[in-house]
Amino acid sequence: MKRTGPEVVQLVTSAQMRAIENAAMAAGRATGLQLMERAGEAVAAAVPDWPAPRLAVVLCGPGNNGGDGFVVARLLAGRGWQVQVFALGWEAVFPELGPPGLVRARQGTDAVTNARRWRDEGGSCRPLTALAEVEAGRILVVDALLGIGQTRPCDELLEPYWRARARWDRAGAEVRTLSVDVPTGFDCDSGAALARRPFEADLVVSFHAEKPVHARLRAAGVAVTVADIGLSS
Ligand SMILES: NC(=O)C1=CN([C@@H]2O[C@H](COP(=O)(O)OP(=O)(O)OC[C@H]3O[C@@H](n4cnc5c(N)ncnc54)[C@H](OP(=O)(O)O)[C@@H]3O)[C@@H](O)[C@H]2O)[C@H](O)CC1
Ligand SMILES: [K+]
Repeated sequence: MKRTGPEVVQLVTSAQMRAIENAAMAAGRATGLQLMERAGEAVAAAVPDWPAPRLAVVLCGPGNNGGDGFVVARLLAGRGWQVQVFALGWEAVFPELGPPGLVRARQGTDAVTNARRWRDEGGSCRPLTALAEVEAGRILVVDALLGIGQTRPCDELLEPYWRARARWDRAGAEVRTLSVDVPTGFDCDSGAALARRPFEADLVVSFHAEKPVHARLRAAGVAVTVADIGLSS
């Protein structure tokens, strides 16, 4: 069920969201991996079928938001998109990213399962700084850097994207942006910015229920859609 209208919606906090997810998993209604796959499917379903050539630039962070990003990358590639993944903290799964940096994805998560699946199905990753190499053109940027787990300033994560975006815009590229769950650079419970320049999404695809940040984004004219990923009891 997608809610895109202004009707009164019940907002949930990140803590409530985690409790709902944990209750669903404890009740055996879904596994974390199934929830992540459904989240990725909901995001991919919101991506328009552009005419070729169409490039999806997927930005994957070190947490489960990044895990959703690896699912989206796999699904869009399966639909014939050119997909380029740029990741932070994934050196343990993608040696081509170079030696591990300060930020490292936690091992044993659903995100690691999907990162490995992307790799095992022939996918690769480049560091965020390699965004400078992406040719201007028709580009969909999928922001799966940080989701409801972000709590601290993240300008350094977004800087490579904003640098590349300025170059694409100067070259007249047609860029559309989609954020997974929450745009990177926002605290989902307070709606406060966690970056001087938070990610600017044309569309935000969230899951199960809106968080307080979504009401603020909607008020600012950002399109927000909420997908049902089977968490309702
Ligand atoms: N069942 C599931 O797992 C589902 C998850 N969904 C998706 O998961 C995210 C929430 O995932 P979570 O891992 O809790 O949080 P995030 O991915 O948002 O990121 C948190 C990690 O990022 C690190 N972090 C935070 N800020 C920074 C920063 N400025 N620089 C570098 N790294 C940062 C943070 O590190 P810590 O040091 O704070 O631990 C975390 O490692 C949710 O939004 C959904 O997209 C599915 O949608 C549903 C099922
Ligand atoms: K995000």
